[in-house]
Amino acid sequence: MKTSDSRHKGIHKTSDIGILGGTFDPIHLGHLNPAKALLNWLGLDQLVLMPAAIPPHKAGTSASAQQRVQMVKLACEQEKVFHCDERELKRQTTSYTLDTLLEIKKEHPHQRIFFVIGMDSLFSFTKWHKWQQILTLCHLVVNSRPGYELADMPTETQQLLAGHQVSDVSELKKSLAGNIILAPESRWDISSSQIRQQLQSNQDCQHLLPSPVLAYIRQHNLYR
Ligand SMILES: Nc1ncnc2c1ncn2[C@@H]1O[C@H](COP(=O)(O)OP(=O)(O)OP(=O)(O)O)[C@@H](O)[C@H]1O
Ligand SMILES: O=C(O)c1ccc[n+]([C@@H]2O[C@H](COP(=O)([O-])O)[C@@H](O)[C@H]2O)c1
Repeated sequence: MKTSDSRHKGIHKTSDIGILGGTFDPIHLGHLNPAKALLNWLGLDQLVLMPAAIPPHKAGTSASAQQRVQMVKLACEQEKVFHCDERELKRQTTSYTLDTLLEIKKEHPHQRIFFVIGMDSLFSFTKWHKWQQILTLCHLVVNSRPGYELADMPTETQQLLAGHQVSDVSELKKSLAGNIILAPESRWDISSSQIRQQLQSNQDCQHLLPSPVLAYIRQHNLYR
């Protein structure tokens, strides 16, 4: 049995593993709320937040990797079901998801991995580094996202879903990897870029991110 102390010190050794990777520049409620809603649905007792040190598909970041990690940690303090994993900061190379999953699989060979992404990420998934190999290591769980509708899905993504989509969580649990599931609608029209813009023009963002994260942003004069 896990004690309350041991629960949050790393990835649990027995249950399925849920991971939400992101640039988190900054982390916001559009990350946290849909991710939290997945826990029950997937039968997870923890969700790992994995900040990308060098995000593969972004030109750069505004806050440093350390600052983004600090904000993720503040969000985790508020919600004990979230755990921040800093492993991508320990690598000097681009934060490819494949490399991260290979590391985790080595540590937890028998555990199922759910890699959580938003619909925008699904639309570009076939451009990810060795995406076919990623699907040998995890299932993808896709959160809906305003602005990225199923009707607008690129042809390559349609083909990807045709080969990998399942409609029921029980189907995911039949294998360790290789499937894609669309999570129940949980629409949060929030993005980090919108928050950065609003902060730059001195607009109120309180309703978009956890208050300790906003306090950190103000204290460190970020996004001005
Ligand atoms: N509002 C949202 N609803 C659902 N998924 C989201 C939402 N915001 C981000 N995500 C997902 O979370 C992951 C990390 O996103 P990221 O940290 O790049 O945030 P972002 O808001 O998309 O950032 P930016 O606006 O700077 O591009 C991605 O898979 C993304 O699809
Ligand atoms: O591995 C890749 O090629 C790859 C390409 C784009 C995004 N990702 C991962 O997807 C997650 C969300 O990325 P982003 O850029 O939307 O913050 C994050 O964990 C990234 O490392 C990974």
